[in-house]
Amino acid sequence: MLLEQEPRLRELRVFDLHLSSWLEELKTGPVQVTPIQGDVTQAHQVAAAVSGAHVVIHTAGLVDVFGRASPETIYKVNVQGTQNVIEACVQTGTRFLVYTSSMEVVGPNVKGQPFYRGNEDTPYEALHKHPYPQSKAQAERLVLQANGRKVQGGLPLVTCALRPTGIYGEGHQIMRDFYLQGLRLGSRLFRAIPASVEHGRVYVGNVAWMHVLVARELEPRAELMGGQVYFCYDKSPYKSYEDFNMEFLGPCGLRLVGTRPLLPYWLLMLLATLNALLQWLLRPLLLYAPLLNPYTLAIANTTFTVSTNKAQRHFGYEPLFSWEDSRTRTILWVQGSTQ
Ligand SMILES: NC(=O)c1ccc[n+]([C@@H]2O[C@H](COP(=O)([O-])OP(=O)(O)OC[C@H]3O[C@@H](n4cnc5c(N)ncnc54)[C@H](O)[C@@H]3O)[C@@H](O)[C@H]2O)c1
Ligand SMILES: CC(C)[C@@H](O)CC[C@@H](C)[C@H]1CC[C@H]2[C@@H]3[C@H](O)C=C4C[C@@H](O)CC[C@]4(C)[C@H]3CC[C@]12C
Repeated sequence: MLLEQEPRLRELRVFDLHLSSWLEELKTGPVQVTPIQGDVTQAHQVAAAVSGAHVVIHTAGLVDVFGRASPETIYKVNVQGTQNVIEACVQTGTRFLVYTSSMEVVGPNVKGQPFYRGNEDTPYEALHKHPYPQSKAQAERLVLQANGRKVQGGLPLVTCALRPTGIYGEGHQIMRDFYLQGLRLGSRLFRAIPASVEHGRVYVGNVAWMHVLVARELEPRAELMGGQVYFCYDKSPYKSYEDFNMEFLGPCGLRLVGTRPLLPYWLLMLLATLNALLQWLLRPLLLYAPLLNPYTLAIANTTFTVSTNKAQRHFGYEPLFSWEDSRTRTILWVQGSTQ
């Protein structure tokens, strides 16, 4: 999207632990595209990649709520890695840093309190026990605290954090997993979450667009935007996690069985807890990491939606993709993802 939407772009460096093969296809245009294979936990690699950059968009992260990685690894990547990016900007003189934070920095919290169509200023007790939201909250704090630090050359660092809600769209592996699970169950999925639980979702293209806009506007609007957080939002409808997924899985031939959860919450929590116990017991032998665990069940069962226009007010954000377009693109991706 940077290549399509940023006319002043001269070089795009992509620093990642795992470089995707499609990056090679981006090299055909006038802008220099420089893939750099590296680890954000290695400060020297980050500094080398950042050196000379005008803006850094730091979106690398270990997104794990399924117990695949240890809490230490999650911390190392998400917190230490972010600290490395900040120090690299300071040491090499890069003045503008955009960080991909997350709704989970706010909630749902450990008390399962709903966050109903809240905004960046809504009071909410952001208490977390899980390593992932804890790491995102710590990383976001580091980024915002770094705003105003003097970088090499004596000018101030300007930072900003974006908080996407549940991202959907092309490349959403969880959506693909649900689709494959439904196919295995005779083109059916069974409702586990009440339809009344609203979950915020945002299309990946609009998340990317907000990042491009912030990267562009952070310099001219440094006074206003520096040290700020912005929820990523668009016109995606407020629905339960499962009903929202059915917007895409329905047209792909699946149906959601049940107008209310087929199993009571206590039984689902028992099954989730058994999954967590099994994961612990099997860990020395193999990785067992199902979607259902006590944390994911609690998150799925807690309303968390945003209603805000701060990004529009501060830097003129309007979604680049309509709901209809986002939906069509996601359906096409799901349909193509199993071929
Ligand atoms: N998926 C969501 O619903 C969602 C919602 C809100 C925020 N986010 C945030 O968006 C960002 C991108 O997440 P995603 O959902 O696209 O997940 P993803 O796993 O697709 O992307 C994460 C990227 O980070 C890279 N990475 C991981 N460890 C690294 C390391 N040690 N060094 C360098 N690169 C490393 C991965 O290779 C991958 O390309 C993350 O910071 C995540 O916390 C995601
Ligand atoms: C097994 C059922 C109970 C099923 O409905 C569980 C769904 C569960 C896997 C997802 C429900 C909510 C998702 C999270 C939410 O969209 C926001 C997130 C923040 C982001 O930073 C990372 C991803 C995630 C934690 C996302 C993960 C999957 C869910 C927990």
